[in-house]
Amino acid sequence: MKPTKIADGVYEVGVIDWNIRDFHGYSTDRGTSYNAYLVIDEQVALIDTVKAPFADQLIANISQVIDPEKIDVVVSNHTEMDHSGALPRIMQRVGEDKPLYCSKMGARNLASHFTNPWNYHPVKEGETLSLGKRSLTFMETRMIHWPDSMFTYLNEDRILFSSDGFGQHYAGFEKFDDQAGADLMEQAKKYYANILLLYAPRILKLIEKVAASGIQIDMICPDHGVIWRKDPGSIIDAYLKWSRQEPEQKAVVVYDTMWKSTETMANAIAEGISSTGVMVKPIHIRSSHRSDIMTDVLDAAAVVMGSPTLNNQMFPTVADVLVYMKGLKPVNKIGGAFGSYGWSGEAVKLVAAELEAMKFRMIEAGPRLQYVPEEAGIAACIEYGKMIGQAVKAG
Ligand SMILES: Cc1cc2nc3c(=O)[nH]c(=O)nc-3n(C[C@H](O)[C@H](O)[C@H](O)COP(=O)(O)O)c2cc1C
Repeated sequence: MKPTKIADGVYEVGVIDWNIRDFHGYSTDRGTSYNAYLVIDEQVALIDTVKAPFADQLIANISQVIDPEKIDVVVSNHTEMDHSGALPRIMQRVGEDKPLYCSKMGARNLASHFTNPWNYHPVKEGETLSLGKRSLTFMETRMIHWPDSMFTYLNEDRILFSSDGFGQHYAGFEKFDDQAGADLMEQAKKYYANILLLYAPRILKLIEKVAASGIQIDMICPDHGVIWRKDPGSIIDAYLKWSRQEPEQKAVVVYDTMWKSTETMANAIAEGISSTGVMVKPIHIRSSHRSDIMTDVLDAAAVVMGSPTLNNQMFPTVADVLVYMKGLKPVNKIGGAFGSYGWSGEAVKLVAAELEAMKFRMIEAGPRLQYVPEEAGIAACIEYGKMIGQAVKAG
């Protein structure tokens, strides 16, 4: 693919992975890209690489701009293999003795992934590397989202190479925010909800720290998806909003069902919520991917989970969503649980206990109906929905 010039002497040379649909369990319905950046000055720097199978494509892209052997410095902002997998091939081409800049944890983690004796140059927070007329400054961003994560800032051009921060799984020839389709922000939100939400407090601190430092950011270049050049402030503002976990007037009713009784209940609860004027989305777990469910959970004020009882347990797919959600640490949520059962009916209590463990504010004991819901049961579900809707409105 033709490299994209993003500023004088600065190129995006990464690759597009059009066909990936499962990215370590995240559903990448729009594919993704692995971005890598070339900064050409008296010294030439390559910032990040790509997933191993795309190494040859990366080398071919770099070669359209400069002979890879002319690269003086390689920077690894993040060890995860979608950005480091091509390092062995790259270092072979660039020269195994060339300095490999990374965080302290990066040097450790890269050594746990690759046995090559590379010339690691672990950087200190704020360390600057002169390339000639321009310079790179390294910012530690530990646990956003791995221990090794860092950002690299090109001072003179005010460009932030933000690794996985501000990224989106978005494949396209459109390389910039002003060229991308209408779903760009939704993809950025999905990325945040599934990869970064659990680090929300750190992200808030980082944004505050960068704002306080007075650093100006004209462009944000993440390692996935499009570059924010027109309005980098829009994605920073979105990160602030998502990190504060300010809920919208919105509820999700997430459920699974074997014979549709729990589904009938879910729809009645959703009807009750909707009647209060709160936006609501019933989500059948096996018709949605957990990463899409999490995207809806991110800004929902209420999460109501429904499960039938199966062999004295909650339904396994409900457990899957609960475990996934718990790991991502959503906060400021109202919780609810409901479900149909046959004889012992443990599921609702088990689901409620999981939501309580996540510190969701639970709204009374949710409806638990035996077998197929009758009129009175459906009415109880509508009432329960109204209670949830009112709680959402009350904040
Ligand atoms: C394989 C199987 C195992 C079940 N195990 C239990 C159980 O242990 N306890 C219980 O109360 N109900 C059990 N049930 C009954 C269901 O919970 C009941 O049929 C319920 O109405 C199903 O709700 P649904 O239509 O939303 O799937 C079981 C049903 C099936 C099919």
